Amino acid sequence: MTDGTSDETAVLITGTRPYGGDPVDVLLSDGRIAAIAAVLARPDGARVIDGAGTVLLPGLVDLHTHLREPGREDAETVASGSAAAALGGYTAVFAMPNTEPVADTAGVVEQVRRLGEEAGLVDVQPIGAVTVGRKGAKLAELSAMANSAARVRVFSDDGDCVSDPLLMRRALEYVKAFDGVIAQHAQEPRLTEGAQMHEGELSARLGLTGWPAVAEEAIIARDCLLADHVGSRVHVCHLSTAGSVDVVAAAKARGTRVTAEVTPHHLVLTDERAVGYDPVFKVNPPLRTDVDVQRLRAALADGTIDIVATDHAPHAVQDKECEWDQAKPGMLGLQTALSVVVDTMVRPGLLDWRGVARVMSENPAAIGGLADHGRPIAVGEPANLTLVDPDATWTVRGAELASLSVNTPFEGMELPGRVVATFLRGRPTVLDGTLAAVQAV
Ligand SMILES: NC(=O)N[C@@H](CC(=O)O)C(=O)O
Ligand SMILES: [Zn+2]
Ligand SMILES: [Zn+2]
Repeated sequence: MTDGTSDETAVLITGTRPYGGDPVDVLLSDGRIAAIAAVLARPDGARVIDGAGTVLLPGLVDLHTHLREPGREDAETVASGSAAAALGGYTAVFAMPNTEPVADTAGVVEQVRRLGEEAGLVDVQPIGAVTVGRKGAKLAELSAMANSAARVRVFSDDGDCVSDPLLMRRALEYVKAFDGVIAQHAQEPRLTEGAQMHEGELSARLGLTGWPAVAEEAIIARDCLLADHVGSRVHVCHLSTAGSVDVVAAAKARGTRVTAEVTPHHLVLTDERAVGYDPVFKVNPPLRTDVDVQRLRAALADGTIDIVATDHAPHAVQDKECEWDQAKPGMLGLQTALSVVVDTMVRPGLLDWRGVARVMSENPAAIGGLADHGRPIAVGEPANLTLVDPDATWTVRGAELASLSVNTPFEGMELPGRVVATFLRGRPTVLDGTLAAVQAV
């Protein structure tokens, strides 16, 4: 503040490196970035955070999160998932609609948005279902959700594929009016009946029904053609195979409006994890081969894959600690995503911090239409930011994560990169790597 009064909302971060560049001081005030300079004086009343050795990034944005509320508050709530997100460096998450009831009406998406505001840790942006009850038979009221207070722009039947090509075509046409996007869970249902893991040598050896790569690739190819035909936007959820990379690359080359995401777990884990029949490694789409993993990393580096999205999928203990074929698919992701990206992309030199900001903040915000996230680190911009210690390492313990569920596939693993602080509109949600007390606004 320039009038000499004390500014209790101000935060001065000293010596941090925006995008991993040269160290600067950054002043946050009134929800925005107020100043950036080599050295800044501390305004009266400002909190000072020693940022020496840290990298400053725009707050991360997750386009694919399962918060489980309403309906499965035993596995996760909007509040607990928001805490996990803030601790993971996120300032915004898109909540998938496969809740109970399904988020297929203005009422439910507004409820989810309101719960997010009450938790106050990240901006929770609801995703609306494409079809009524996610049953794949009849389009949901997309415009009612778009025009609601939740301003829905992303629609998905995630968990299930919109496999009917006519419904998919209509959905794509419908969302064009408000620049919406259909996020497709690409899984041809007939090719994956009873599927338990990646179809390959290993599934045959383990006696588990296979989920062939073509079941994903065929839907992506079809949806790219449909998006071309109607001139609309399609987004591919959790792309997992080398062949899918080829399909998306070819579509982008001819101008298709397609974007794609990869999850952290598909960047590092392979189908070999199924050997012990531990359902913590059961996920949709399944963990693939090392050839796929290497190809996904390269595609994320060269921009064929636009973003990293967590597909954070908490499940109650009884749904995971059971026989493999009875277990629900899905794994936690919000608190480990950045570290996995550091491990698989930054350390090997495939992506620099500028690139991390692009794939974990800027691109997801742009795809989902969030105006105040994924912004440049520049004076006047909203202060949605995360401060990362790139040199710290930590050991993942499911029981210590903020999620109500413990199904992390990274249990006991040492990972690089630690979120030190997260700021939502200038207010710290995380400080010293722990949740900051949330003040009622
Ligand atoms: N990824 C998963 O294995 N599970 C997700 C649904 C989904 O993303 O398809 C879930 O909701 O649990
Ligand atoms: Zn899915
Ligand atoms: Zn999902």
